[in-house]
Amino acid sequence: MAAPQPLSRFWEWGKNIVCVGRNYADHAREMRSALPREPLLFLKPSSAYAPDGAPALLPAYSRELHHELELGVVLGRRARAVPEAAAMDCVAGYALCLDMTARDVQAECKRQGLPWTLAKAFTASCPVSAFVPRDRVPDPHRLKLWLRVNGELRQEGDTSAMIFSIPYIISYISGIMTLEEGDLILTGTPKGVGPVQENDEMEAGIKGLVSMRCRVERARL
Ligand SMILES: CC(=O)CC(=O)C(=O)O
Ligand SMILES: [Mg+2]
Repeated sequence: MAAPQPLSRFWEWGKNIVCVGRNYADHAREMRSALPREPLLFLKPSSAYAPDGAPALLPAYSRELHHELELGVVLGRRARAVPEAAAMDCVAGYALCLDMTARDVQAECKRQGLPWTLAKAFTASCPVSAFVPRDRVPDPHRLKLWLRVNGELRQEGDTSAMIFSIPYIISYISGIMTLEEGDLILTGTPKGVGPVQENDEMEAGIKGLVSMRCRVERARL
């Protein structure tokens, strides 16, 4: 029997990736979207993971791949209908994540009232940093996120600006679907999303905690 992977390599567990959209008012404004009354949720498959150093893949059917810089929350235990007050007990740690988005495809999905699967859930659409254990993060709502593309600062955000807090998000999601140890929640992007091209080098991090690198490559079928 294979030895279990440590949680610090959560991307090898092959678990759920649950994403929250429109969780920052400045990003909702730049997308001309209404503010959500409850977290907007979508999913990525485990094949979306691209650990630090692995490429992000530009899908063949898109001409406009965007970066979205996000804080990821890694679950350390099963969470089912967890009250908000107990939600942080379920957190094992954090990671810097990119919710890579085929923006042209997403726009078409929105126009047709279709789910965002093609725009969000393609292979290598979720680059992730190394795991940051929760004891290194006194307050996850006071983190500064940054992203550079080819050395140029492209996106910055402060997790204090989230509309829905991390305990609220965990409680909300766990009332809909059971979350498992090793699952990852992407908590939404602040403003500043934008396009990347084949061969661009992205570097992103959580100030003072972790950084990661990722090159954009075209997916080969
Ligand atoms: C408009 C979006 O793509 C929503 C999203 O993913 C976000 O982070 O906000
Ligand atoms: Mg996003």
